[in-house]
Amino acid sequence: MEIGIDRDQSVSPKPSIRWGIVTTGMISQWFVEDIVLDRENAPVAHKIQCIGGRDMSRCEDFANKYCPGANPKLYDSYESVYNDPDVDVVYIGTPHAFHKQNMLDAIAAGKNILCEKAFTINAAEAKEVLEAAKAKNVYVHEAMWLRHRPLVHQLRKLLFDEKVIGDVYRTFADFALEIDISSLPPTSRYKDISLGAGTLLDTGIYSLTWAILTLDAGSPTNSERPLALGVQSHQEGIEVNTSILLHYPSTGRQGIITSTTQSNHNARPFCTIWGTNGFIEVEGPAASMPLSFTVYPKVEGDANAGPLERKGGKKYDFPQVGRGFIYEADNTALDVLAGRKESAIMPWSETLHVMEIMDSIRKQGDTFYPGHDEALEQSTGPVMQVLQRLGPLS
Ligand SMILES: NC(=O)C1=CN([C@@H]2O[C@H](COP(=O)(O)OP(=O)(O)OC[C@H]3O[C@@H](n4cnc5c(N)ncnc54)[C@H](OP(=O)(O)O)[C@@H]3O)[C@@H](O)[C@H]2O)C=CC1
Ligand SMILES: O=C1OC[C@@H](O)[C@H](O)[C@H]1O
Repeated sequence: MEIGIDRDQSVSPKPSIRWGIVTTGMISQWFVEDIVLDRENAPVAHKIQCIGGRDMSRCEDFANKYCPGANPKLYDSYESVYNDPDVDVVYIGTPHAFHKQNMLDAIAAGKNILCEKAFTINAAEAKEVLEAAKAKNVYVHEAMWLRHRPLVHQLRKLLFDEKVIGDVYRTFADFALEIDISSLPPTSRYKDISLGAGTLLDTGIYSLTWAILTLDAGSPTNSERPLALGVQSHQEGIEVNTSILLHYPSTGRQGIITSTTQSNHNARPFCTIWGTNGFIEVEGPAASMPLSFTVYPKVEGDANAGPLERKGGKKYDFPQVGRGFIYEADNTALDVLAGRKESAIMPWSETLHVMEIMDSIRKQGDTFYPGHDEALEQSTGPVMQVLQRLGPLS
C-alpha cells in the first residue's frame, strides 16, 4: 500500500500514516493514547498498524487498553515491526541506551523513525545513526515533543520577532522529579546505568532545551555553540543532580539550568526569561509540559529600599489536547508524507548540537555510561581545553 492513502476514505478523507510502535512501556502508552484521540481538525489520520514488544501478552494488554478499536498487528519482537511492509514510520520508546541499536536496525530495514529523547547516549552515537539514515535515505527525528508545542512557537515569536521583553539576557529552567533511587528495583531505567539512568539525559534535556529556545534566536537551523559549565552529583553511581551555566559568546546571554531526581519541588515557574524591558514566566506541571506563560513589564524601583511589586502581566494559555504528543506526531506524519528526511523543528544538526552540549556537561560532571562513553571518557574535556589554550599559569 502507498504511503498516505487512507484505507477508509469515506469516513476520513484526509492523509493517513501507519505507525509501528516499538515497546509497550510508559511513553509508548502516552504517545499512542494521544494519537488515536478523535480530533475534528487533525491534519492527518494516525493508524496504529502494529505494536512490537518483548512479550506478546503485554502487547495484547497494550492494544486493548490504549488503542481499542485500532486492531493493530501484534509482534513479540521489534524486528517484526521494522520488517512490516505496511508501516510508514516506527516510533521507538525504549530506554535511551537502546536507541542507537534500535534505530540502526529500523534504518537497515528502510524505515522512517521518530525516536524518543535522549536521541542516543552521546553525540558519537547520534552521528552514527544520522549517517546511516542519510545513506539509506530515510527520515529520522528525535521526539523532543516540547519543541512542537504551539506555546513554544508563540513564545519565540514574542521574544525574538516582537521583542516584547526587549533584549533577552537570561533564562532559568528547572526539571525536578523525585525518584528514590535506593528503593527502586535494579532493573528500573531510573536506576540501571546500562539503560542510561541519570537526570541530564532524561529531564535536564528539557531544561537545556528551554535555555536554547529562549537564548538562541538561531536555533534550530543556525544554533550558536554556547560555553557550558556543568556540575553533577551522584547517588549509587547514578547522576541525580545537574546544574549548568550556559554562556552565549555572541550576545552575552546566560542560562542557569538544573535537573534533579532528589525533589518533587519544581521551580515555580519552571522557566523564567528576563529581558531588558520585562520578563516571562512559563508554567505547567513540568518543563516537558508547559501550559501557559505570562509576560510582565520590567519591575521598576530601588530593590535596596524593600521588596518591589511586579505589575500585572499578560497571560497566554495553551490548553493541550491529550498530553500534548499530537503536535510532534502530526508534524512527523506530515514530514514523512511529504518525503522529507528531517524535521524542520528538530533537524539533525540540532539533535547533534544538544548531544554535544550534554557530552560536554557529562565530561565535566564525571558521568559516563559503560559500553558507550569510552571515547568521551578519554577525550580532553572542555575545561582542560581552555586551560591548555591559556598555557602555563604563572
Ligand atoms: N517524551 C516524554 O515525555 C517521555 C519520554 N520518555 C523517554 O522514553 C524512553 C522510555 O521511557 P519509559 O517509557 O518511561 O520507560 P519504560 O521503562 O516505561 O519503558 C521502556 C520499555 O522499553 C522496553 N525494553 C526493552 N529492553 C528493556 C530493558 N532491558 N529494560 C527495560 N525496558 C526495556 C520495554 O518494553 P517491551 O517489554 O514492550 O519491549 C519497556 O517497557 C526513554 O528514552 C525516555 O527518555 C519517557 C517518558 C516521557
Ligand atoms: O521525558 C520525560 O518526561 C517526564 C518524566 O517523568 C520522564 O522521566 C522523562 O523521561
